Amino acid sequence: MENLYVKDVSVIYPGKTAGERVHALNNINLTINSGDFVVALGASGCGKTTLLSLMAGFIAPSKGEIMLGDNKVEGPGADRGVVFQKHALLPWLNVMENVEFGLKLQGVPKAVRREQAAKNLALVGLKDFHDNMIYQLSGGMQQRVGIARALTSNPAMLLMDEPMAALDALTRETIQELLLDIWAKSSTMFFFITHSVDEALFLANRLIVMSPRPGRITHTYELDFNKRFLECRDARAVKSSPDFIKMRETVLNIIYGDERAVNKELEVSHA
Ligand SMILES: Nc1ncnc2c1ncn2[C@@H]1O[C@H](COP(=O)(O)OP(=O)(O)OP(=O)(O)O)[C@@H](O)[C@H]1O
Repeated sequence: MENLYVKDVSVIYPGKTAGERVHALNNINLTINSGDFVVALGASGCGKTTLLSLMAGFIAPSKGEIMLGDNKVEGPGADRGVVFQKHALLPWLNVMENVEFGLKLQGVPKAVRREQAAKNLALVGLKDFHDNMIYQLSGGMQQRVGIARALTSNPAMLLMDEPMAALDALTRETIQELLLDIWAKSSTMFFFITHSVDEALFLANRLIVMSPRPGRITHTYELDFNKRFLECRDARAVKSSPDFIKMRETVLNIIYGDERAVNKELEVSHA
């Protein structure tokens, strides 16, 4: 399996006024190894979505490069599956048709793509829902379809931008556990964005904390709460352990500090 390398990457967007430039990312270096579950956290505007969009190939860096193994990322590809907050499912297709859609576009024969899609629908707990239309499913089930669809082209990497933000707390926890089960069974690289510190600590084996203006990685933590959950299957126990709570305080202090700094800057610029 290949690693993903973000090498000296900067992204500069044009600002709102002529000549203004937004340094969304500044000199980012990050290696994601096969089997990593990397989670990005950080105050609003620190460049998380920009970083994911680069890996997905939706945008190009202003400087630096992204490599997947020996290949430069120059656009979207089936080797990177993306799951969005709004799952972007196709409402006129049923569950099976949504999940096999990417393989169909690649010209994969029907029997092969159906088998692959059915395997992933079983993995996300939807083996009895192949024929349902999307509107017949709850939000959590729709997000499971989104995950099955992203997995179906057997990507080297799964990119997720706040995939649980619209879900209720209980569904969110169930899908967190599902993602760890999928992660444990595969060597797929995960890159996951969230605003929830608890979710980040629970899922990541590597947590990157980013700061805005310019967007950069300021802290990296190696964590094992996800492995602890996979061993004991008791998420509550993991999330209430003293070192989880201590880590949450550490990370919250960093993010709140950044948010206060940004708000202060905004107050000054509007004064
Ligand atoms: N297409 C664009 N054009 C101009 N500026 C942009 C564009 N996309 C993002 N930005 C700016 O770049 C910076 C980083 O944005 P980005 O969406 O990557 O941050 P984020 O950490 O994902 O934010 P959030 O947590 O609020 O989703 C922000 O200042 C944002 O306003």
